[in-house]
Amino acid sequence: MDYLEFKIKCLEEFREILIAELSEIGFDSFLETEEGIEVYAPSDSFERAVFEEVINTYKAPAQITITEGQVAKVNWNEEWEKNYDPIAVDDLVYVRASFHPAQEGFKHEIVINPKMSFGTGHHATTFQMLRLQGEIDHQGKRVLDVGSGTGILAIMAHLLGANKVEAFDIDDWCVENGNENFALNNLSIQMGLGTIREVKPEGTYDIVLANINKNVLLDELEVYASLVKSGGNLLLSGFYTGDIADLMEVAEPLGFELVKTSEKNQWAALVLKKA
Ligand SMILES: C[S@@+](CC[C@H](N)C(=O)[O-])C[C@H]1O[C@@H](n2cnc3c(N)ncnc32)[C@H](O)[C@@H]1O
Repeated sequence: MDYLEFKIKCLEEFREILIAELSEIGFDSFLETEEGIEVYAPSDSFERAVFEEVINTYKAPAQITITEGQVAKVNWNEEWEKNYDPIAVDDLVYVRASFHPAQEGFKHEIVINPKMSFGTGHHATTFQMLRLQGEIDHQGKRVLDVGSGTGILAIMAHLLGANKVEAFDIDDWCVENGNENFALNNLSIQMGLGTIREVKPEGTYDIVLANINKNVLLDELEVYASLVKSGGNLLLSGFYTGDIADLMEVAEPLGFELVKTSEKNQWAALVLKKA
């Protein structure tokens, strides 16, 4: 498959926002470089007008300049290996790839070979979700991970002692990659494919994790509400701090109370409790 390649020079504080916006419009690989980001989209499904709309929104504040190219076939594995460093979330967990050496001094270790899936721990949303998970008792709990990506949060739940973990994603590449990561971390489950309405999880859960984006969360909150046990927790991320009020406006009438707010690089993560 041919890919369009965009080398985007921009201010550092706009990199995460641009990656998040571009991942919503069909870009499926992202590299952070010294000067900005390199992003890739399959040529056959690329929509230039939509891309330009996103870029124009950030062009002036992020001081964007772009070089466009076309690449025949990228060796994505080589690319992410060059650009992926381990990351530590406090002393809670050390997230590394299988080609990195193990590190002592952490309560847990997660091995993630992310390839093109989202969820290495580097993004502020994933980082905060991991940290918040560490503050919640998972022992013997039933946990659902919605939009699992690499499977990183499901693996964290397993390491924190969850009794049963279920995970799914709408992207079949994530499902393939997530299942590889589950095996690498001795979690013997299979990631499901689809949205929550398609997968139709049965019963109720002590903890539901959903790091997706504002629109999906607003749309799916009522389904999460039907799946979280009374007294159970819903952990949300994938939106900016300015969006918290909009999410709580929908979540509160569904029986959720805001227990904790976390913020990092303008990205928010919330712990909600079901009445
Ligand atoms: C921001 S990433 C989070 C990945 C991982 N859970 C983490 O915390 O790093 C969001 C993931 O949700 C998936 N996704 C987007 N919309 C979805 C939906 N409606 N249902 C399930 N997964 C969805 C994407 O494919 C992507 O893998």
